Amino acid sequence: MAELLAFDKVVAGYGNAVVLHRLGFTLAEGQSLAVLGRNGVGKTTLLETLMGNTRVTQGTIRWCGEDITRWPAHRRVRTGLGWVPQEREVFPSLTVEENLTVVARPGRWDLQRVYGFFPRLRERRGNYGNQLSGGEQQMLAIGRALMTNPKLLLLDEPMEGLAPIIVQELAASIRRLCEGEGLASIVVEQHPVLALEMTHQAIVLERGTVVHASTSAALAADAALLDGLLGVGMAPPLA
Ligand SMILES: Nc1ncnc2c1ncn2[C@@H]1O[C@H](COP(=O)(O)OP(=O)(O)OP(=O)(O)O)[C@@H](O)[C@H]1O
Repeated sequence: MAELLAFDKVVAGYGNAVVLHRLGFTLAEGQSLAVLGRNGVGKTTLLETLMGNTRVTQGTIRWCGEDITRWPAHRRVRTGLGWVPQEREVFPSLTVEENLTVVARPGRWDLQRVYGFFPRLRERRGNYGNQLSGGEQQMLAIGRALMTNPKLLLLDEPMEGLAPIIVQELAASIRRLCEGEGLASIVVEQHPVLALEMTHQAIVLERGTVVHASTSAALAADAALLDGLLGVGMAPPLA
């Protein structure tokens, strides 16, 4: 599989504060990656660095075979990075449909296809952004990213603050995007079990660097490793 994205020994941060320390990983076309780690280890900073919003002092970022390390943020946005920010950033005074069409770029994802994927958005198409539930806002944030026809979808804690039933629905949608549609994605998540179910590959960060990389299935199957890396409670032994 062709390489889509590579971070090679990237050192990056904000001003003089270094957050990512020689961080490296690769992602192939059509693959999905879970980025896991405890609070404050640099998961969001990894996404911000890819988007060009941090100061990179060492290392290289390669995207579709090009070195984009020095590219400004506005140039990166146009090359197929579909950003779904943690705060969702739905436009509150625009309708669902306007939120979607205002960012549209030509490609296979258009309004009808997004509505087909998220029928709830079609039902709510005349509602304003600020009239939506948290789950609907998240669907809209993902729908909006899809309307830009990205090569890579970046999801920053998509399940945060959502009711369990909505979490399951969204997880299924994201899995369909990765598996069914073959859209590459990076999923930053606090819920490792969920994130591992949705993705092919996983990395775990500690203090801004990768301390574990494997398939998501392998990490999900190793409860002791998962617990050691992330402090996830292990299931009690069977009686
Ligand atoms: N804009 C910023 N300016 C300065 N420091 C920042 C900024 N954003 C984040 N940091 C710092 O960078 C470090 C990593 O934060 P980051 O948000 O990337 O971690 P995270 O793993 O995503 O954590 P969380 O799960 O809590 O969101 C933290 O120490 C944080 O305080």
